[in-house]
Amino acid sequence: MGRAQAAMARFAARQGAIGFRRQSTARELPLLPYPQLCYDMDAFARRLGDVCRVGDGGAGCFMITELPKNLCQLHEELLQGSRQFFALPLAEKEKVDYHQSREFRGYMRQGTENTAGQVDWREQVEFGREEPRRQASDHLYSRLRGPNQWPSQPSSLRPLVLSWLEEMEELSRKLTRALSVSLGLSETSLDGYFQQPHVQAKIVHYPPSNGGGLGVGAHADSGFLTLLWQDEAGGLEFLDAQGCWIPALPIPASMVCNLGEVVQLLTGGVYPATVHRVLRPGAAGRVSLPYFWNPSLDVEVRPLELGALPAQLLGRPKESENKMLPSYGMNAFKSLARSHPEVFARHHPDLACLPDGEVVYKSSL
Ligand SMILES: O=C(O)CCC(=O)C(=O)O
Ligand SMILES: [Fe+2]
Repeated sequence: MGRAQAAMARFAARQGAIGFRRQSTARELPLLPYPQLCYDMDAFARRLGDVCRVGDGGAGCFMITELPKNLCQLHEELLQGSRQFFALPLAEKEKVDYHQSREFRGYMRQGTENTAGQVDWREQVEFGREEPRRQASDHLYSRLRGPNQWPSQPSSLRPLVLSWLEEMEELSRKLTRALSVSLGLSETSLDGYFQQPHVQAKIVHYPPSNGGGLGVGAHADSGFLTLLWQDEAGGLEFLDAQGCWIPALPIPASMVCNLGEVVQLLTGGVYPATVHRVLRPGAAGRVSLPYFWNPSLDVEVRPLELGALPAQLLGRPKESENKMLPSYGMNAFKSLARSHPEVFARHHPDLACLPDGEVVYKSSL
């Protein structure tokens, strides 16, 4: 039994009845301790580099373990608040329906979101940085900046989400510095990408099912890093360089971290965006809290000269199906327009989404 499985078995034994739907013989995710990130950045960065170089034995994703108590507590309270929200009647949840939001924020009921052309088995609320709405004359991607829709029940949700956004920003800035060091750059080399980070954060509920099928289909995230706290249900899996799915088994005081398309572009594919998917949960359902750490919308990603060979990757869409755009803002718009075609059509009728995902003015076609 590997470390992750052993930790999970201990956790399950402590919790009583929690069992695993599927025992997997696949590899486990690498474990990187948070205290090392704080107190020995160089050692953490060396390990991070090994983990991110997919194809050289790296998985492109990892668990940050031994997180501080206050952060674990905050996440557990947020899981609890999220469960309370998702248990409300649909009409209550739809008071913050995302169809009302030009910025693609708010509650998305089950059946409204697509990944790789398939409808996802989940409901969620999407949040971002709280900002005033921008003038129409600003750059196209500025349309993604604006206010959140805050659920009024439970009343704890708003302050919890705001604290979560703050804590995750601090952790993400530390991880960005470690990633920079792991690439042979100075610690602060990438700080300039994150002057006004375009964060996206979601509370997600995968309703109970009788198993089989996907909760969310295989995809890579469009941003820089994703940090995810999950409950005990499991089901999140990552694709390794051999085309095998590695389960991200839940481990106490730990969160999952994976790289997005911005890092892939920046490193010329040496650190690829990690493809992942979620299996439908069993009878207990699943709640997860993904936090997407993304650059400022106006960042143009300039690939670094690393002199290393990119990994040979399986299971990725062709460039003609998913163009990676150097403008982070346009890459973010691509991803939202594809996942939420109804909001795109309703609030952005002057725009079109091309087959490779690029968003353009209809008048330019
Ligand atoms: O809920 C999860 O475990 C994964 C969610 C995810 O991959 C996403 O929303 O991009
Ligand atoms: Fe994802």
